[in-house]
Amino acid sequence: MRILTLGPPGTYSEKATKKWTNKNIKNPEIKLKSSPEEVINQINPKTIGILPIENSIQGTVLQTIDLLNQKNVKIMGETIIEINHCLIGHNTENTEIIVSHPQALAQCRNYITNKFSNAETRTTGSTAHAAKLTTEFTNMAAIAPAETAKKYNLNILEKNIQDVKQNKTRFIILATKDAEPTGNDKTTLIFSVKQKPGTLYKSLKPFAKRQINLTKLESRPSRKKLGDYYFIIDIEGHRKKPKIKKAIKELKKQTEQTKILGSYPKAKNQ
Ligand SMILES: O=C(O)C(=O)Cc1ccccc1
Repeated sequence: MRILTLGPPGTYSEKATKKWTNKNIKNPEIKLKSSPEEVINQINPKTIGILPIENSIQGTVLQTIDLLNQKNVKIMGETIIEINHCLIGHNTENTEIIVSHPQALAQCRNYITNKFSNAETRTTGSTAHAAKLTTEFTNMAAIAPAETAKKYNLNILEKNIQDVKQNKTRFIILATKDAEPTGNDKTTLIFSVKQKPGTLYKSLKPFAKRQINLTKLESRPSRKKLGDYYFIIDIEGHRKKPKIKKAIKELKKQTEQTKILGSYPKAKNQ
């Protein structure tokens, strides 16, 4: 099985991919791509993709959510990893530019403001990409995983620099098909409703009245017109279970469009 995720070597995505494949795939062939679009566009029956979806400090990774709405892929799993950001580079005194993935910069905003008030920040496609770039400029430092410093021959200037020490990111496993029931599953759905009083309330009622737990609710602009949204929800349970099936059927009566993104086993370390 071929597994695609965000590269170059040393990203958090690569870490999450190794963690998930070790448990789930025999002989994985991991390929590192330069963007989430590239990952999602190359998914086929023999190729799966792994992308970050949600962070405990910054919330939803909007880029991934928007891609899920546009592309025809299913979620077949999830995995959660701890995120411990480090500042890596040449030396602290000369650091004038700090580079990283936008999520990493956002998770370390207070640290940057307090310790490097005069530094310029720039975004890169990934944390490892930032590390790679840093090798070329002595006045640059990157925010990246600790092990990535070694990989690119850089020094660890400071460890654990995220603004909230307990920092986790959830990644989703994308494929052409979702997963079979295990007894401890989740289902992700995307839907849009007409702008009328009570439509969101009525859409969620089928789950509430069956005691189906909602673990996530997110709204995103439809990109069609201002004030027009679609919603993404995660519920506990598998779409093949009668209770969930009935609730989704009722949801569909309230919505303009409903897409089941998939059912998959719940990650353990929530
Ligand atoms: O840039 C990376 O290393 C990624 O895999 C994306 C990311 C960035 C920050 C936290 C979690 C994932």
